[in-house]
Amino acid sequence: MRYLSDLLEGLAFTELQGSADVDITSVVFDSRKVVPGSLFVAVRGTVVDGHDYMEQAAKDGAVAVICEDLPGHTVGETDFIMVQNSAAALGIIATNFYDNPSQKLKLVGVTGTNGKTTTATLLYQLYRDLGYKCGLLSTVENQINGKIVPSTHTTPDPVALNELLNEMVVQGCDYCFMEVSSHAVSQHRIDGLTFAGGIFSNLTHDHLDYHKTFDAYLKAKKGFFDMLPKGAFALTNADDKNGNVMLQNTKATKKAYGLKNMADFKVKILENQFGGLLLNVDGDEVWFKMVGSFNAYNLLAVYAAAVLLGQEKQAVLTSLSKLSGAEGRFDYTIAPNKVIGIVDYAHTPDAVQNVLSTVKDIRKGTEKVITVIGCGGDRDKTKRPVMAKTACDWSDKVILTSDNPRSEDPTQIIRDMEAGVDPSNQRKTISITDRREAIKTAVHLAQPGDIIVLAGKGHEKYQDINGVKNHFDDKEELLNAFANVQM
Ligand SMILES: CC(=O)N[C@H]1[C@@H](OP(=O)(O)OP(=O)(O)OC[C@H]2O[C@@H](n3ccc(=O)[nH]c3=O)[C@H](O)[C@@H]2O)O[C@H](CO)[C@@H](O)[C@@H]1O[C@H](C)C(=O)N[C@@H](C)C(=O)N[C@H](CCC(=O)O)C(=O)O
Ligand SMILES: Nc1ncnc2c1ncn2[C@@H]1O[C@H](COP(=O)(O)OP(=O)(O)OP(=O)(O)O)[C@@H](O)[C@H]1O
Ligand SMILES: N[C@H](CCC[C@H](N)C(=O)O)C(=O)O
Ligand SMILES: [Mg+2]
Repeated sequence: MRYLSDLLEGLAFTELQGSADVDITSVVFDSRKVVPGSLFVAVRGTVVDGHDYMEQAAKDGAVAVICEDLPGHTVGETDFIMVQNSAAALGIIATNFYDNPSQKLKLVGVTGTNGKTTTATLLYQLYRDLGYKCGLLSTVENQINGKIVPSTHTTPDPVALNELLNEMVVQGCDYCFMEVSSHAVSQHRIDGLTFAGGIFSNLTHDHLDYHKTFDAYLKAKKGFFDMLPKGAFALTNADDKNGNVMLQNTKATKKAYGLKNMADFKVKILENQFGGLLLNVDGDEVWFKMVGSFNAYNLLAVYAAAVLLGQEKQAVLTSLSKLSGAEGRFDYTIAPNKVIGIVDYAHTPDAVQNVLSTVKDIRKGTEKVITVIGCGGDRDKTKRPVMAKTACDWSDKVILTSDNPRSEDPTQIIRDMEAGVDPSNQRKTISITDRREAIKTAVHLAQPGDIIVLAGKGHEKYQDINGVKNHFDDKEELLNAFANVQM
């Protein structure tokens, strides 16, 4: 229970209709979750406007409502507080409700198109290995010092986020490593949080359905660095075209990592094999279990962040060398007939190119690369033809299939992908809507030594069709298909 006027601390409001002299039992932004004593925050969404539910919320027992437009008349005893931006207000109120948990531990955020989960998970695993209690907020799962809390978003909503951070504080965590998605920045999910550091991985094509232009997508990511406080670190990728822009207006201490350009933290790739990476990190040669040059960036970002947080270099490298990162990222299996299967979460054109170019770089001879790939429904349509083209350019055979069609017709999504396949590549593609059949076909076509890449679903355990999440696991399907291969 919290006092309303305490929850309004730090919040600039333009008008108060009521006394703010009331106890609040919960903060909600969905009228359907209002219970007597709730504070309801009316947020304008992409589908509906939360303001349409203010009166219903008041009738259901909300004792106060935060809104951008007052209802114009009183509704029972309910207080109404007018703010400029209720999504931003929700962030601040949620941090106040949980007594500012982000100030009681060191919170580090990772943003960028690809590599957030990998980097945040490696940091979490590293700090646990170094003996710290810590938390993780990620696409795959949230963790409170080893206790798994299922995740619904890459970055949770402000109430869930602060509740999780508070639980981490209660459990004695010293650190929390979290992913910061562009949706989260633009929807103000992270407003009110105090970060000890921010990491930028890269910026490539994704989410243009939501942000509309690449520039707006860039500005959303940059918004995270703009809000970092003085005293925090802002660590950027010196090799990314937009690496410097990200830090342009930050108050935090600017640092950079990279393989090619001038940077504070440098890495050189000495070996890149299916077994792992041999890297020269700031002068030290170390083997890592992670595969692919893109993981050299992730490992370097993790190393740099740990050093900036005050860890000793050798201890960090020793511990990092043992870690294998997040589930479903370049997950490698060999079948009894020596076909290689890789499950990976590549769901952007850049990630597809990275994973497939890595496979091409490290295969031994002329083994064929067979890629099974789909594109998500209700997501950026413009990436569909590009992902299909990239898959064709880097594979010997491509099976176009489904990946969470959501509310869309899966055959239409595949048609959108087919539009990107050059005439010269058409003979190497097949379209099979059913992902299970697509995986079986890939295994059937593969000869010993060939490499099958299942792209896009990684750790996911479902296929979302019309809002129903049917159980589906690429790794499980791959192992089943491998087990049925006739020797
Ligand atoms: C496009 C998007 O990001 N949508 C998020 C957004 O929903 P929305 O804007 O559509 O909400 P809405 O349905 O229009 O409703 C507006 C408001 O009215 C309220 N409402 C609605 C109905 C009602 O009866 N009463 C009521 O009060 C809603 O609770 C809401 O506050 O706000 C919701 C509450 O926080 C989120 O759950 C929802 O995430 C949806 C499920 C989603 O799929 N989001 C994805 C795209 C996403 O956020 N992904 C990123 C990762 C992307 C990446 O980098 O890979 C993530 O961080 O997970
Ligand atoms: N640093 C990187 N640069 C480019 N591609 C990467 C990088 N790290 C990982 N990838 C590729 O992107 C895929 C997704 O990686 P990861 O899950 O770490 O990214 P993410 O940013 O968390 O994605 P999401 O936006 O869905 O949360 C990986 O499976 C791999 O194919
Ligand atoms: N965070 C990403 C995940 C995409 C994963 C892919 N399997 C898909 O469903 O498109 C998104 O929500 O766009
Ligand atoms: Mg992620």
